[in-house]
Amino acid sequence: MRIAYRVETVRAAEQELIARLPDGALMQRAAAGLAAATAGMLGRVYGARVVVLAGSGDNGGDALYAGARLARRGAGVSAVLLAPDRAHPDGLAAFLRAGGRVADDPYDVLAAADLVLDGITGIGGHGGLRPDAVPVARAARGSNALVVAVDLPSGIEADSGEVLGEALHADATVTFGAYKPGLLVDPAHAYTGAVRLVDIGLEPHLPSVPDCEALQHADVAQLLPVPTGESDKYRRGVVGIVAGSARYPGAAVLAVAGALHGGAGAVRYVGPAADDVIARFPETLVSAGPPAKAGRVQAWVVGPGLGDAPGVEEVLAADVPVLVDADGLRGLDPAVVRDRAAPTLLTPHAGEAAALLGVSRAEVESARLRSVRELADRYGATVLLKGSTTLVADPGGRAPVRVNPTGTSWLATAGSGDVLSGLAGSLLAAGLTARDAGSVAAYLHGLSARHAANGAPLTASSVASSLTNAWRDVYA
Ligand SMILES: NC(=O)C1=CN([C@@H]2O[C@H](COP(=O)(O)OP(=O)(O)OC[C@H]3O[C@@H](n4cnc5c(N)ncnc54)[C@H](OP(=O)(O)O)[C@@H]3O)[C@@H](O)[C@H]2O)[C@@H](O)CC1
Ligand SMILES: [K+]
Repeated sequence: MRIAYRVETVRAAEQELIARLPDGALMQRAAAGLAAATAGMLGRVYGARVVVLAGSGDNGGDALYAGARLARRGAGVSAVLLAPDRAHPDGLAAFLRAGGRVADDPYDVLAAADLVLDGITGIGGHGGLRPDAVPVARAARGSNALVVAVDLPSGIEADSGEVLGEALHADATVTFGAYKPGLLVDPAHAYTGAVRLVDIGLEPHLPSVPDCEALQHADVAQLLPVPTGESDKYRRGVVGIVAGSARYPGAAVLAVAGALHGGAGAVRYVGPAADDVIARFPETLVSAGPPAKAGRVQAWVVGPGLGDAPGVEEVLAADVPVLVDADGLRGLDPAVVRDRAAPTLLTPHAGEAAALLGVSRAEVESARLRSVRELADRYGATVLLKGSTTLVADPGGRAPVRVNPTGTSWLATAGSGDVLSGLAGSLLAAGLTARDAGSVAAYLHGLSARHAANGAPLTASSVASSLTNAWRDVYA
């Protein structure tokens, strides 16, 4: 599990640790880790041309100390001071002692640089890059240098993952002590490049429950339902799918395809696309409806391709977990969802989330973390917000928000959401909690898309059929 903590928590842990260490020792740990990581990326330090962008805070201090270490190993290091009279005094002194120079012209040194260390702002920065930093950041990005963000790319919001102005696009980020939510969540995540965590001894001082977490293969392997010798199809769970319409029969087929790969023992389909479903997947149990007469299920999925057809409330009246997606989300009444005793999982994309929250799609996309938490609270339900970094939140901030790390932009294709809802519903039926079902489904779905795409456009059907490979991946 990759875990992230908000700034307030990181700072509190830092204070505890600093109190036990000699003056400046923590910053030296950070700088040493940063210098070692960047030396590794450079390959050859001796003779390399390095530019340190240093702002007025400790983030600039880290960058200057690391620049000093690289200068001592033979790199030619220049500093661009964004606030010359407020640069970190000890960091700057160490930098100059080591042979670093303050650049006369930032653009000259940036044009010739092999490596840029971005120490403009770290966890103390807010509101995007200030106007004087913008052209410098652009010149760094426009150069041929490898741009490494110190702690986080300057200009992003560490806690929310928002980008409130311009930010520096890094090739890699070296972060200290703990991940911050913005390093995992888009749009900020898109600025980080590969993220490396430097251990500065913070872990024992951090609380056990983080703010965000991202599953990894081993976590998913533990959560996946595996049949035992005692299992029969009913014990493994039956998932019911209420989807599709005369106009959108394909949504039913794709949701069933996802469900068949999710580990439930059987898939029941209820709706007008039964012939299409059976033609593709003869193993499906089909009926024309209504859902209440379809037979026992351990979880329902309702919504994909339903069009205007009613029936969502009927499904929500069942006392088993229900996943609501797509057309099922339209006009969904928070009171109905809140009154349910069994778990509910809502799976909107940004546009659907925007409609439920009464804001614009752009607002949801720019503040994904806030939006998913708000929706979960409003509906008293688990919410999976689809997108470039899919998020899964429980209501009441009870548990860390899960951030899916396996997404790929190829997934932005018609029908891929239908596959995801079937898959997540199947995991619900197999007994996973709504949060686990949503986040495990998103993880497998992303992995599967990588198999299916393999560098080229994919189809939703191929995502469904590649799910088998995704399962094998996480066990391998
Ligand atoms: N605590 C520790 O022991 C350790 C901390 N560590 C390091 O310290 C970093 C945090 O340092 P920090 O708290 O000094 O804040 P930091 O991110 O450098 O920037 C704040 C400064 O920038 C300014 N500013 C604000 N917004 C701005 C903007 N948009 N554009 C431009 N400037 C802006 C603001 O100044 P202002 O002009 O508002 O007075 C303020 O002075 C952390 O990320 C990590 O790298 C590690 O060494 C581990 C040990
Ligand atoms: K930075």
